[in-house]
Amino acid sequence: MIPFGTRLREAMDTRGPLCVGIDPHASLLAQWGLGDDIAGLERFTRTTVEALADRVAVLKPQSAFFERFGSRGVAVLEKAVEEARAAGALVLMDAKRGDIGSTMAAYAATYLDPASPLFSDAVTVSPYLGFGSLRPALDAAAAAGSGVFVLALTSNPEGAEVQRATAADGRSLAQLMLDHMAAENAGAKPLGSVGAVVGATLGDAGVDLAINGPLLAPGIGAQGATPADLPGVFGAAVGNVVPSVSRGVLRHGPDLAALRESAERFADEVRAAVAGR
Ligand SMILES: O=c1ccn([C@@H]2O[C@H](COP(=O)(O)O)[C@@H](O)[C@H]2O)c(=O)[nH]1
Repeated sequence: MIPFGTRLREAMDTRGPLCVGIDPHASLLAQWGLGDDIAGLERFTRTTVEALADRVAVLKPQSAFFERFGSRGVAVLEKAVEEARAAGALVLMDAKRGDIGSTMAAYAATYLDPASPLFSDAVTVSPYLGFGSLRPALDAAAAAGSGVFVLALTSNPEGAEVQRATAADGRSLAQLMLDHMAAENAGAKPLGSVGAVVGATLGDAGVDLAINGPLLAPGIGAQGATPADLPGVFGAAVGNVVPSVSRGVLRHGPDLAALRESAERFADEVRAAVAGR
């Protein structure tokens, strides 16, 4: 089986690096003329997958917006994962799971076991119960050829009080986590399968981002960052960045062509920013 890092690099090279999030906010459902109900959720999700899964490298469903509808929402999510993957997009499940190792094993079984209905190409996890607590997910991902994206420096301003705090050896907690990721990815070519989440909103990230893995950069669009910010945040690592936009694209729906044009505009801006650095 081909490792996630290899599959992602190929997708970034052929489709461009953009990730579009599927975040069915109640306000977006209303803006699309849909009800804040299971039929609206289903229509919104199907439309987004139809518009984008055959062209963007990564689709990132935000699990919370599906879970809020209970089991029927999760069923919509399962179908979206299946259809997006069938159309050629890599699916990154944004679930941000984190727990003690024995419970982490159950999360790993949910998102990283090929037999699970929610099996995804990658999943987001939180390392702030200790990087070692992620071991079941890291091992399950490696076995399945999947990826894990670990929170390092999140795009929200509140994240800094935890992530910039100093660990016992003087490194920031974020740097400590990034160094663990680098160790997991050591020797992988062309790219490791353990990615970091680093917000595009941060200005200069101020950490060593040479983890030999992908760098998911949320915060573009509604949170105020733009593709032009990427070189300043990521410096020499910008070639490994997967810039992520949700509302910035989704607000153009439900028209398929408008969704596609918006994603294409962001992709063009990313290309220009990365080429011009
Ligand atoms: O640091 C992080 C980690 C994850 N996210 C998620 O990305 C999207 C952002 O949505 P926008 O509409 O583009 O603001 C959302 O699902 C977040 O939960 C993040 O924003 N920052």
